[in-house]
Amino acid sequence: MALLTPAEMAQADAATVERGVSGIELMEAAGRAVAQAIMRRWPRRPVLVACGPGNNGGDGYVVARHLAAHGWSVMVGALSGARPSAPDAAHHAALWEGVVQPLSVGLLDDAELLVDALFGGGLGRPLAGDAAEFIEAVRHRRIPVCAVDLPSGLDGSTGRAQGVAARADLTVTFFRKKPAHVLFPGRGLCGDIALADIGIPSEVLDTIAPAAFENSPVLWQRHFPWPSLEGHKYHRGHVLVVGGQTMTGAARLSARAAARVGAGLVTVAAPVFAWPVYAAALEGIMVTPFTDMGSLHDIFSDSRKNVLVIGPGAGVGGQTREQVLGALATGRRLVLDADAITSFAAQPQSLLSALHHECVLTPHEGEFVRLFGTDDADKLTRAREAAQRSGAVVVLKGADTVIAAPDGQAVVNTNAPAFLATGGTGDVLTGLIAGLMAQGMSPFWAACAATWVHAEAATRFGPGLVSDDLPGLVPGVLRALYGDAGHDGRHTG
Ligand SMILES: NC(=O)C1=CN([C@@H]2O[C@H](COP(=O)(O)OP(=O)(O)OC[C@H]3O[C@@H](n4cnc5c(N)ncnc54)[C@H](OP(=O)(O)O)[C@@H]3O)[C@@H](O)[C@H]2O)[C@H](O)CC1
Ligand SMILES: [K+]
Repeated sequence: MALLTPAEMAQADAATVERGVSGIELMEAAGRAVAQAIMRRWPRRPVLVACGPGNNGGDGYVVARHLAAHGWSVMVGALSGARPSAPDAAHHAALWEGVVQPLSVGLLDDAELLVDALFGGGLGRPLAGDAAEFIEAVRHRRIPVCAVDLPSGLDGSTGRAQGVAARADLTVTFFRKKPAHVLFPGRGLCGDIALADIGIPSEVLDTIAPAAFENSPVLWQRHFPWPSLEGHKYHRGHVLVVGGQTMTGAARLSARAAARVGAGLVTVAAPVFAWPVYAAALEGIMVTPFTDMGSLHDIFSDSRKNVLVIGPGAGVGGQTREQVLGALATGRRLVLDADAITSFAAQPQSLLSALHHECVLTPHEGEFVRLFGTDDADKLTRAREAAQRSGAVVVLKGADTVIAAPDGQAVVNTNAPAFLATGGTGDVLTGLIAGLMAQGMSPFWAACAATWVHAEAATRFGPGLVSDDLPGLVPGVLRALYGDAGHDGRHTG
């Protein structure tokens, strides 16, 4: 599903109003959806609705009215005692027949649930004064919080808190999620996220043309390279993983992952004296020894090896740089990870100028900074800028991995479990990406699909996961995708 910035959300809102659905109706639908989500989650209890000066506050008055109509004991506290001035919010504030008190920390004493309707998409600066004091007080209490649209203090576009921000148990947002609902720390502050349809037609997206999406098989299922009966192994490509001299496990994990995700052939190019180690460990995966850059070039020169992988266990230094630049010179599809990225920390431009659009970089935060430097922009912006600057697909890994393409398209992955934070899982991801690219998937969609499959496999395993487990878990995930795509004759409706 698309991710909309607050500004794009306002466009969606305006486009809907143009189609004849009034802002007042949208606000009614939004507030009603929040009230319904609250009644589904919590038994009836005294609730305080904290209303801000704008339309977020307007939603709050609707929530208050619906909860009261269902017999809830509702208090409304208005920030600085101000009634909203915007027409839609003012309309709904007038429909609230109950008392409106000036918002104060003391009102929390009689509440067992807080509805945070202070600020949402219109947050323009860090919370200050009464608002900051109130949110600080809420954070120090154990009162459950339901946030309207966004926890107050959270910047909807970046997922970062401007100063203090509320922490919610449940956040109800409307029409489409915002980047703050999928990027940390915002995602962590939202608690559970409920997405409500408030009557905005999806056609409005045609004119907004969003460029950021939450990762899901829906995005790339149609591009997935399922094998065809008349095809044969050469149709499914050939991944070449350049092995390291000492850390031989990394390249083996990548190679196994590439094979498991369906690459027709996989070869590890092994430094000659480490060759026995690789050869002894790999059966279905070929191992070709090389003695120097010349003999590695010979291996690269076989164009049937349509995707090259450098980085896993490669070691940091001049030899890795030489291998990377040699691989780039072939113009072949390339996945660069870990040491292949770090090796260019002292001369990033020599890598950036050699990259092409058939390359994928898979840095974690540290490797990213070594190559692209650091700035205080949010993760989505940084990944996009890096992709644009390098001309390659950039997979900026983390619990909220961002996959960005040079043209600005970006996907945020949200199914990664905490179990993935263990050594070697990056090597597996590199192999999955290469394996899908070898079968013809574009670098961008291959990176999106691989990231999702990688996380789904880890989720299926759960606690105790080690990276060695991952390649063997891939077939189970593929089977489910295959079924969902209706390939196994099961009608998915
Ligand atoms: N767009 C939609 O489809 C819908 C949106 N809904 C709800 O509307 C809010 C967005 O409402 P908006 O009025 O744009 O903004 P907020 O209510 O979040 O903020 C209100 C005003 O507060 C001022 N402001 C901003 N930051 C601060 C701050 N740190 N301290 C004090 N005041 C602040 C700002 O005005 P200024 O002129 O002072 O800058 C804001 O305008 C959205 O989140 C939804 O909940 C609809 O109900 C549903 C459809
Ligand atoms: K809010």
